[in-house]
Amino acid sequence: LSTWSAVPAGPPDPILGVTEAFKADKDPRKINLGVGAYRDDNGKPYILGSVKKAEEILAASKPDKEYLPITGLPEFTKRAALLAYGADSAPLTQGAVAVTQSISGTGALRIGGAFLARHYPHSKIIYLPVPSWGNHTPIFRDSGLEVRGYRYFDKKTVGLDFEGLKADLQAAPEQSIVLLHACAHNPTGVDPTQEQWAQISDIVKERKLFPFFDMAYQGFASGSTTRDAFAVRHFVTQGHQIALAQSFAKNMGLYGERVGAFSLVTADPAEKARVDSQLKIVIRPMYSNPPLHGALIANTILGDTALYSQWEGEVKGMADRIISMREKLYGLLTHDLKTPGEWGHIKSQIGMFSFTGLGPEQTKRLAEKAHVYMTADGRISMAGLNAGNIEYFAQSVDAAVK
Ligand SMILES: Cc1[nH+]cc(COP(=O)(O)O)c(/C=N/[C@@H](CC(=O)O)C(=O)O)c1O
Repeated sequence: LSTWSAVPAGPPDPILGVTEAFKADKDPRKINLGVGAYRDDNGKPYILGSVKKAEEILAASKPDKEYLPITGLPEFTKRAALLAYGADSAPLTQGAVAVTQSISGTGALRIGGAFLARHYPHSKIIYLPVPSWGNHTPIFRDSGLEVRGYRYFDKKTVGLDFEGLKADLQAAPEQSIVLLHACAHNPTGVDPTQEQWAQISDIVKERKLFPFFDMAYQGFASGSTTRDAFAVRHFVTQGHQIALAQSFAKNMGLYGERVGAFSLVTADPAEKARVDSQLKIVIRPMYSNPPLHGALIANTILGDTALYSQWEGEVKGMADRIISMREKLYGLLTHDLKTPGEWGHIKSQIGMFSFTGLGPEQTKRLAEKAHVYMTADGRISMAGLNAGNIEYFAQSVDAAVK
């Protein structure tokens, strides 16, 4: 009997499995709107000019291939924290923010889950928005936390269920952990307004909840890295000791380089030092130390004013192209095709994704009949649309809902 005879076949990943199905499809009209990865107007992956420039500068400096420290490239983690918290952040200027490099956003979330499971003394419960990024549940469950949900999306309005959100956070046991998408909520594309964020901050304070921000799209949502960091910075200004997971996969296009950071706001430099030492103890047996090249690229961009502003322009360019696809798709569905249903959410939603409202039956039919691939929950990556395929996509949706 083989050692592995009891191993069952597991289901394909709800997001990455879509790309596998797309790749297997030979129809030339096929469109992949599954994975949240930016594509330019020719449907091609996009390496930012600032990234290419940074790599040239790096190559010229002939860097070695030595191990990074357990918590990664120190200049990079300092600059990543500055990007998120801002230059006038009190804990940052006081040297009280513990930061470690991570294996992109997923790695940051996993370090956070593991650290909280081991050191957060008040609860082992984490509340995720319903729905949330598919990988959040396995990450935190495998970290040893109990995963619960708070209402977030209102199917009727295809918008935020703010009353449900407030009620669920108010009903959560005190000091529970609550995961918050800082901007560009995945999969819904629905974000709280700044006023709503202020109310959420008050409830989190009232219930002594622990806010864990996932900021995987800073700059990519509105085109402004400052605007997209509003919730994170507001919470810190309000005195919350947040945890923060950052990803540079989307906003720097460093997907496969796996560049991210995890940070915790502590009370003071001495406490930060103790937290740093425990972060190292969590990370060392996990993967010892992080990949070098991507962090060097990100650090070069964040550390050079000219490259930094070139990068900000490029992030805005990606955000703007997605917004133009939203407007174009809305126009096709409502004016050209007069597709039945309400489509305003295609425009009002923000970031990489649009939660179309299409059901599993319709998404299945779109894949089989129209060779249009999206996740079963009807989420589409707007970045997968371009001038060459958006009309075909709109016609396919029109056929699927009629
Ligand atoms: C909210 C959120 N947080 C973290 C991540 C992790 O990204 P990383 O590449 O580890 O930095 C992703 C990736 N989301 C897209 C890709 C994926 O599922 O891995 C997606 O939703 O398609 C998120 O959408």
